[in-house]
Amino acid sequence: MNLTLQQYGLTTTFATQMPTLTGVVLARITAQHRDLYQAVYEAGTVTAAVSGKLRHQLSTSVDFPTVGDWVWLTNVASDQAQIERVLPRVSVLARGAGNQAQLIAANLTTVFICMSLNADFNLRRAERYLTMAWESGATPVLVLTKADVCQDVSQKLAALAEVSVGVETIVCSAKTADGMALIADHVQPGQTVAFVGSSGVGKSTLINALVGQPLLSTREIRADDDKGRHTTTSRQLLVVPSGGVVIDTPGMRALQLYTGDLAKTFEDIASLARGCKFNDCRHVNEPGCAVLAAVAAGQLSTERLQSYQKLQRELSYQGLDARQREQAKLQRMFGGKSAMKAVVKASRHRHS
Ligand SMILES: Nc1nc2c(ncn2[C@@H]2O[C@H](COP(=O)(O)OP(=O)(O)OP(=O)(O)O)[C@@H](O)[C@H]2O)c(=O)[nH]1
Ligand SMILES: [Zn+2]
Repeated sequence: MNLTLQQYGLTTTFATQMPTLTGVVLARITAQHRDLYQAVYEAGTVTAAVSGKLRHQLSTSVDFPTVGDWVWLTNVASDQAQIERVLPRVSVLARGAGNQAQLIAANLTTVFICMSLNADFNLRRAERYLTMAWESGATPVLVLTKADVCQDVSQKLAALAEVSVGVETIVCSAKTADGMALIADHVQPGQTVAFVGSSGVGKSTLINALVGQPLLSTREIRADDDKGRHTTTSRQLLVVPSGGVVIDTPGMRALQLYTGDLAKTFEDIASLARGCKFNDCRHVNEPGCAVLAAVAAGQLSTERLQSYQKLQRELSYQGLDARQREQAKLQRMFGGKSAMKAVVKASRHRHS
């Protein structure tokens, strides 16, 4: 049975960019294995690779196709179709990988930030994922999984609410089916939802429940690898029978940010900072710092301020090129340019 492109989440934004040349078709990327992609078009599924011509035009890793992208394909009748164009994205989710961006998925309506209510629950992790998700252009939703094994749900919800103002939070359990209807509300025809979060929080289990069949193997039934367990290793776009599209992503160990919108995730700090005496206040030891005053008054937790400053350092570091990064590192180590110069000079003497 062939599914229509509508079932794969086609919206008018992309439907109006249907190619008119013969031999060129509109398709959506459903999976990626190194340089090879899997794509769906109106007549079926094909393996595809970026055409030589397109490769020359693409300058950075973020320009290359990723799961969820809408593309133009040629040669769909052959073993390997060619990706000739990647249509401009309405949203794109990316993480940092070394000093590069690694794309996770494109053209999402919603990002489900999955966090389990037991071992994985961590406010600092939530802030990190929220920062990545806000940056994508899609709407983040916090999905708290495994409610069946949590004794203090309301306590955790209250703590999370303080760091996620304006973000919808869903408490669910795949075991009891609690919250599944709220999840399904976000997976409607024309919508694309990516599931992100640490390994083992239950992303594949939720997706299987939505899709209505065990399309993705979850932990118990996966073949064992060396470490005695096996988890999702690649991203995959799947159609939900009742409408909508979901993208499963491999569990992330430590999420490194590439770019991010801290003002949104830390709106409380951003708004406090407007009351600081200095415009460029770092909220470290400056006089007249409204942020530090809020910490002292117990209105803002030290942990949250530290988390903000940590992410800020990480992001400003990512925005630099390799040479600048080296300099920034030295500057941090030696506390400023003059100190650094003295060190460099001293080391030159030593080597001469
Ligand atoms: N108690 C409980 N266990 C759950 C629930 N959902 C998932 N699990 C269990 O959690 C384990 C991991 O679930 P997965 O769905 O494979 O987790 P995942 O997030 O897809 O993991 P990766 O593929 O590694 O990213 C499995 O043993 C599931 O049975 C739940 O709601 N309650
Ligand atoms: Zn300040």
